[in-house]
Amino acid sequence: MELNSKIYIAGHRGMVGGAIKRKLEKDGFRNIITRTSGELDLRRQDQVQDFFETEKPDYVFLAAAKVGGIHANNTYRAEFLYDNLMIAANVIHSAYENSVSKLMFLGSSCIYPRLAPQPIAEDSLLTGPLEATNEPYAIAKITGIKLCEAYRDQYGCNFISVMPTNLYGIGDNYHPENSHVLPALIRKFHEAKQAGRPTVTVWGTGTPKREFLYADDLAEACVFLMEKYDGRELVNIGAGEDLTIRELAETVRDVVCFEGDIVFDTTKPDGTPRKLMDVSKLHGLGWRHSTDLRSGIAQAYGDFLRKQFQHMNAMHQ
Ligand SMILES: NC(=O)c1ccc[n+]([C@@H]2O[C@H](COP(=O)([O-])OP(=O)(O)OC[C@H]3O[C@@H](n4cnc5c(N)ncnc54)[C@H](OP(=O)(O)O)[C@@H]3O)[C@@H](O)[C@H]2O)c1
Ligand SMILES: C[C@@H]1O[C@H](OP(=O)(O)OP(=O)(O)OC[C@H]2O[C@@H](n3cnc4c(=O)[nH]c(N)nc43)[C@H](O)[C@@H]2O)[C@@H](O)[C@H](O)[C@@H]1O
Repeated sequence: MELNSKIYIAGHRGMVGGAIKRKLEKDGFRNIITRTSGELDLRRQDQVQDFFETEKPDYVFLAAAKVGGIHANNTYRAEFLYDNLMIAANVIHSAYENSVSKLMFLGSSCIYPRLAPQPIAEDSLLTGPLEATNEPYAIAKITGIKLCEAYRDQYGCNFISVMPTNLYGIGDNYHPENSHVLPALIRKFHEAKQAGRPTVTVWGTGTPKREFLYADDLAEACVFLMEKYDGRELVNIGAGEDLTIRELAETVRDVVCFEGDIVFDTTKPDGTPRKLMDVSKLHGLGWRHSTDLRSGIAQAYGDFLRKQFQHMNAMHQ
C-alpha cells in the first residue's frame, strides 16, 4: 500500500474497523474512504456496485458484519446468516468487478469445527461439524473465505482471508444480552459494584476456554498482513494462549475492583469447549501481539467508563 492509495474500510464505526482506521491514520495513510451502514447498506447489491464504480478503491478491509456473542448468534440466526452472506458476496464480487488491487476478508475462529484439535491450525477448516450456537454465522463466514479463494483461482484476484480469535477493546459492544463475554463481564462487574450487589452471574459452567486479543493488536496484524501476505491460505490471528471463563471472570473482577462473589448460571449455553488458535503461521510471517490480557482489560474498562460519563453528560444537557 502507498500512503496515497485509496483504502476502503468497510465497518469503520465498529470495534475492528475503528482500530484499523486508527492504525492506518497513525501510519500516515491519507486516502481512507468510509461509509456508515445508513449511507451504504452492504446487503444491497445495487448500492455496493454503485459505490465501487464511483469510488474505485485500491484496497479493501472487509470488517463490516452482523456481530455478537453466543446469545445473539443463537437467537438472530436468520440475520447472522443472511446479512453476513450478502455483505461478503456483494463486497467481494464488486471488488472483483472494479479491479480492487487487494482485499482482506475478516472471518472468525468459529468457522472451525467445534471439536477441532487444539491449537486450531488453518487446515482444520471443513474437517468436522460446527458449533450449533453460531453455525449460521460460521457458514456465512466460510462462504466469504470460499469466495475469496474462488475469485483468486478463477480471476487471479489478490483476496486474502484472516481469522481473528475472540476480540475486545476500544469501541466494543456492551449490550447486556447481545455482547461477547468480555465486554459483558466488564459491564456486569461495574454495575454490581455501583449498586453494591453481593454477586455477579456468569453464563454457563465457567469451564469453556477462550483466547482474547486486543482489537488494536488485531488492527496492527491486519495492516501487517495486507502489506506482507499474498497467499491463498487463511491466516489465524490470535494471542496463542487461552484461559477458562471462570479465570476470565476473576480477572475482570480484579480489574473492576468488585469484591463480591461469582455465580454460574448453568442454564445458559457454554458453546464451543475450547478454541485456541494455532498462530505459528502468523508468528512465522513476523508478527506477534503485544498487549497482555490484564492491561488490555484495564484499557477497555477505561473506554467503558469514558462512554458512561459521556452518556450521563448527554442525559443532563
Ligand atoms: N468482535 C469479535 O470478537 C470478533 C472476533 C472475530 C472476528 N471478528 C470480525 O471482525 C469484524 C468486525 O467485528 P466488530 O467486532 O468490529 O463488529 P462491530 O463492532 O459490531 O462492527 C460491525 C460494523 O459493521 C457494520 N455493518 C453491519 N451491517 C452492515 C451493513 N448491512 N452495511 C454496512 N455496514 C454494516 C456496522 O456499521 P455501522 O456502525 O455504520 O452501522 C459496524 O460498524 C467482523 O467481520 C467480525 O466477524 C470479530
Ligand atoms: C468471536 C465470537 O464468538 C462467539 O462465540 P463465543 O466465544 O462462545 O461467544 P461469547 O458470547 O463471547 O461467550 C463465550 C463464553 O462466555 C460465556 N459467558 C459467560 N457469561 C457471559 C455473558 O454475560 N455474556 C456472554 N456473551 N457470554 C458469557 C458463554 O456462555 C461462553 O461459554 C460466537 O458466537 C461468534 O460467532 C463469534 O465467533
